[in-house]
Amino acid sequence: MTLLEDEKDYLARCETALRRMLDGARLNVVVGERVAGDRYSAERLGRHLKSLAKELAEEPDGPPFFGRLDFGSGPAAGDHRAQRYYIGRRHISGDAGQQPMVIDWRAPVSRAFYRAGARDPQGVAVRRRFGWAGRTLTGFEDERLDRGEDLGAASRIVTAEIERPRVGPMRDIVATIQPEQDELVRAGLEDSICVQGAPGTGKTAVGLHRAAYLLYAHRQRLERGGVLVLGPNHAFLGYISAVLPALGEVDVEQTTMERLLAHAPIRQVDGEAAATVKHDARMADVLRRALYGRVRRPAEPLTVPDGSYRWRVPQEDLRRIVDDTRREAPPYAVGRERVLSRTVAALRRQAEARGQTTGAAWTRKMGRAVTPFLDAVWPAVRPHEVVAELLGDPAALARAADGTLTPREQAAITWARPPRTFKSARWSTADTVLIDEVAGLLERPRSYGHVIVDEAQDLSAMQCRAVARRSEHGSITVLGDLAQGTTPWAARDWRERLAHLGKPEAQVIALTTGFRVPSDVVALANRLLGALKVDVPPTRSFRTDGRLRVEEVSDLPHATVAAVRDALRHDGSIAVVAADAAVERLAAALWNAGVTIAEAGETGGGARVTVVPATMAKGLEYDHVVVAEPAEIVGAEERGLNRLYVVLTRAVSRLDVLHRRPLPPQLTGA
Ligand SMILES: Nc1ncnc2c1ncn2[C@@H]1O[C@H](COP(=O)(O)OP(=O)(O)OP(=O)(O)O)[C@@H](O)[C@H]1O
Repeated sequence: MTLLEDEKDYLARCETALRRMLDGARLNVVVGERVAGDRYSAERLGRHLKSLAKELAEEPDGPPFFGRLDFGSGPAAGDHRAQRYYIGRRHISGDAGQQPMVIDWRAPVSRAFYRAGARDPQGVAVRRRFGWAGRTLTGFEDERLDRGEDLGAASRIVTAEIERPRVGPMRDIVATIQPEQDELVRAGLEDSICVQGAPGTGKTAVGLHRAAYLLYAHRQRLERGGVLVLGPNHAFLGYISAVLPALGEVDVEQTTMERLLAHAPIRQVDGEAAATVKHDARMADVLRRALYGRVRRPAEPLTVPDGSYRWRVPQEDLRRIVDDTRREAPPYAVGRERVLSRTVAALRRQAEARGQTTGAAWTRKMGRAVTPFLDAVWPAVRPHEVVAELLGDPAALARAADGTLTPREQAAITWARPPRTFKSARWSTADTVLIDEVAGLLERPRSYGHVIVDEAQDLSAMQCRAVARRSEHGSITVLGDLAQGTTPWAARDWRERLAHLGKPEAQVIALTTGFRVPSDVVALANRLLGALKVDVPPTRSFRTDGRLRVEEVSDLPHATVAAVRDALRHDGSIAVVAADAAVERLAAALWNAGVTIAEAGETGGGARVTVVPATMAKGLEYDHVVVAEPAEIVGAEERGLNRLYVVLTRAVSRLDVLHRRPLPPQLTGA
């Protein structure tokens, strides 16, 4: 047998073993349901086995392994001396008593597959990478690390994988994770990290693989808290949705900021002035003052009738109770409970001194009797109520905001026509962030074990605080690029943003090798960097392929149709990206020319062409991108140049830039 035949033989054995695992898991579900002693354990066992069977059944059609490690026989190999391991997306068991057929890429021994090199072979003699066409094994490539051979970027298999045309949703990168990416993927659960990376350096990929890695390495701890992935919009979530299931992780919560903070339906859009104030960190102080402005110092003693007695708590004692509780600074709702129980305790001491029995019924009765006092000094409130009062009543806002917001800023967020009650308020997206802040003052929200935030440069200080509340007892991975900031409050500096995220100590690490965008396209986009006023390290592209075409045209819709027709001759996905206002016109032109168009973020369905509004392009990538009228994209918003930078960096293989108006001078260097 040739070496390749040997490997094919091993592949066939892996496939048999995988089928056996799946059958076993299915059988266990049936048996497990019958054998468990009681209903509780039947349910627990059943759930566990079902999720195992589900995971295996959802196993995508990917090949069972992508790499092999042959350890040497020297001392550097440690416990792995002279061992051979196949590395794949998931573990495949061997026969009873035998070592696994395939080791999970996240297992400790797999680390050497990603990190070993000629300079530091880590005990590995040979690293083998396999090439696949679907599930068919087509070849392999060896690096004899023990003889100083290390292909690095020259690996044919790695290069082919990175340059492969893109179709459909994002795919995993387990077979080709680069050493500097692996370091981030495998950072400890306690470590909060911030990855600053230029477009296409693999930030999103790293974040998703990190989620999968942490769930593997710290399954028990994370099962309690859970892992949350926050992305910028719905289309982006659709785009990344397949990665974690492909890695065997089906239980990670993936959502957007808007959905996480869906405290009310959004029925209003703020002007930029109002939104900017509402998203400012100073609003946290304003809201705190508005909430605690409701707490009053008791102004008189409390008298409570109890049968033939009347208990009396002196004003000073009541003040002490309220003052102590404020000093202890518990969440507001807990504070209210504390004032209640301390007041009832003061009554109890008097009752017991008179020989009364004070059981549960007595405590409830006293609780009811004390409620009017409690409502006066520490009233129950709903977060919506606090925010509505603040935005609807200039006097209330002034009380809470004087000295913090200028009169002009106060005016900017005051509702012109306040609703009759907070229930009929028309809330904006920024308002839900304020409501969340107040909700967080009332009660601490659930804290996740780990939170991954993508496109974090766009989060406002107040949104960062919402993330901080949800990761108070956990760690975070922050992914972003200061150069791609497009919101009015986008970060210009990571330190300040990390402080709002509650992790000021997080390490900021830069990724500087781009895997998406070909070098010519990177060079074009990089011309904008100087004008973006952020300090980010320059990037180099891993890719030497690709094509860039910049063309002045007289009829934009016509030229767009022609460019798309041309692009359709190649494989891969195609996007026309234009200023939001131009999208409909260009989509109509394509439609009239008989081109089938898919929804942005839609996967499957067969249509390869999407028309993407510039404001929705962030985080996405397409094999071929046609950018229509850069000047219009730049002119459409305050941070239009940053937007253009995002738009120009979506292309994997080919970029067409079509313009009728002159190109922005920052792009031509004129
Ligand atoms: N090690 C790798 N091997 C193969 N492909 C990779 C690797 N790293 C990144 N890629 C690919 O490069 C592309 C860009 O990655 P990703 O979207 O994660 O970058 P990003 O830094 O989040 O980009 P952006 O800032 O533009 O959103 C993706 O197609 C990803 O699969």
